[in-house]
Amino acid sequence: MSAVQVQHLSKVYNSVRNAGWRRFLPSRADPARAPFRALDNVSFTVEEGEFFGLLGPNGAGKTTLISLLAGLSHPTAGSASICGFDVAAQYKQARRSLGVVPQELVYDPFFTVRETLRLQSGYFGIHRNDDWIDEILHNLGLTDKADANMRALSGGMKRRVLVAQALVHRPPVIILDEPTAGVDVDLRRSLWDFIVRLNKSGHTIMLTTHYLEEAEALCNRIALLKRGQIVALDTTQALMARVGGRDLEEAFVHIMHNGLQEEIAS
Ligand SMILES: Nc1ncnc2c1ncn2[C@@H]1O[C@H](COP(=O)(O)OP(=O)(O)OP(=O)(O)O)[C@@H](O)[C@H]1O
Repeated sequence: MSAVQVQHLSKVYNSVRNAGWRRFLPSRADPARAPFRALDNVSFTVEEGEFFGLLGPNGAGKTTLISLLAGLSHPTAGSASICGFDVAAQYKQARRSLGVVPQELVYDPFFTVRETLRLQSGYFGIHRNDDWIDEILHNLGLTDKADANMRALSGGMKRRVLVAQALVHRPPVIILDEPTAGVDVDLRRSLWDFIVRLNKSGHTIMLTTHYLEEAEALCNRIALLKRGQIVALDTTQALMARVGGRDLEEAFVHIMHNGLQEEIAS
């Protein structure tokens, strides 16, 4: 069974800029009011145990896709499943199978790190989870922060807690939306060591990042998104070879500007 399956997924936003005084303008006078297609007929499959990269420039639709997979938003068309569970019709099972590390630093300032992780465990109906919480804290270098208040942590530390939160219910599939944005070299290394270990122990990982050297080192397969469409999907090595690039960054720039001549592999 596939870890993630996305079939003909589209998402059209009715522009948020419709709000306020703009709503009184006729739509032809204000192009910002036109509906916006953030994802356009996207299909792909991630197999169990893969380390899969979802890359693309700002605004390509990566976070939109992740929100749909996490059931935080609804598709305009198409469907998606996690470990065979439809993200809409079988939301609970799909959500239980998935851990998401969000891009934005969202946290409750009133709780300590341990309380935050206990609370998150409770959302999944898991009680007495402290052994696993301790293991996660240890692996993320957070043991000595367990009783610190969330608001007293640095940005990088808060990001570690977001990673810990995504793991409390031991999900088989983990999605990381730019997890290393704004974190120091030490955390990067320890975070990737931990994620690679999780992957080797059977977890499926889906990663978005703008650090292409990280994606090149970690991902076995990569999908490139541009303006809501998949413009390339292949193994990391094949993507680089197909454009004769020395590294993924060169391949990325080439594909984004010139496209691929051949058909997209699936
Ligand atoms: N709620 C919303 N309402 C209207 N438009 C939105 C909404 N959320 C995202 N968009 C638009 O959809 C497009 C895709 O956004 P998304 O956040 O998915 O991109 P991204 O690939 O994650 O970008 P980044 O790399 O900057 O995080 C952007 O043009 C964005 O402005």
